[in-house]
Amino acid sequence: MRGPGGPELFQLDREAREIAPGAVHVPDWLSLSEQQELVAAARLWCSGSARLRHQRMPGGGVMSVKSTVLGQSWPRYKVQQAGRPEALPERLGTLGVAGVSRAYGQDSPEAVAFEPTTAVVNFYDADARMGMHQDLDESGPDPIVSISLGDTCIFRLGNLEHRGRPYQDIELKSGDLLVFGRSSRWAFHGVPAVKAGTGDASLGMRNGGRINITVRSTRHDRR
Ligand SMILES: O=C(O)CCC(=O)C(=O)O
Ligand SMILES: [Fe+2]
Repeated sequence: MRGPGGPELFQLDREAREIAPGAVHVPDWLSLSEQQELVAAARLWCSGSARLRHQRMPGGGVMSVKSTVLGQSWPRYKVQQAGRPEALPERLGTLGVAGVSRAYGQDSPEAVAFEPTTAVVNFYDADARMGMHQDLDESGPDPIVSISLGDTCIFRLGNLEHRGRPYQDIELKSGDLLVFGRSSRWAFHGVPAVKAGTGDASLGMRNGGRINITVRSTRHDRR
């Protein structure tokens, strides 16, 4: 497809930019070796009682994405992951703070205040999708720090009101950072597609797929 909406639209600009107020996309934030380390570490973190599972949604459906939570959890996960270790891997805490600093500046109030407690790890095979939703598990105002590994996806960032338009689609590639906080903290968002086979073979994801890690703080409103 050529013209607006065609694949070339996504190739033009891989500069860091604020895609919406408070939503900052930093392409190629992690080096290939950092990505490789993170893929290997994620394999260990997501084992045993923290293994990736198709989670059941409140409405009773089952997600096509497999996911797990590391660190402090929420009630919906406690049921499904009894016995899971409570500690957030230190590396993810560090990356979370570094991500907020990269997005908003090291001296920004968000970076200074961010104390990550939790990471959600999602795994998408070629057919997995994530529907439009808001991240309401935390009361905020801390931002969500998202790291992508493996296959490229289309990430849809919508509006604050509902799942529909207006929204924009961006590509998230392996090593990309996306921080959404401030005025975009409660924006609807989702992943309508994964581009199978686009991940670098040296990442060690033999069967392909996409890993997304979001680093979060579950602390309640402090400000
Ligand atoms: O996979 C992504 O990029 C988004 C994941 C997400 O929205 C979530 O886990 O709440
Ligand atoms: Fe989300």
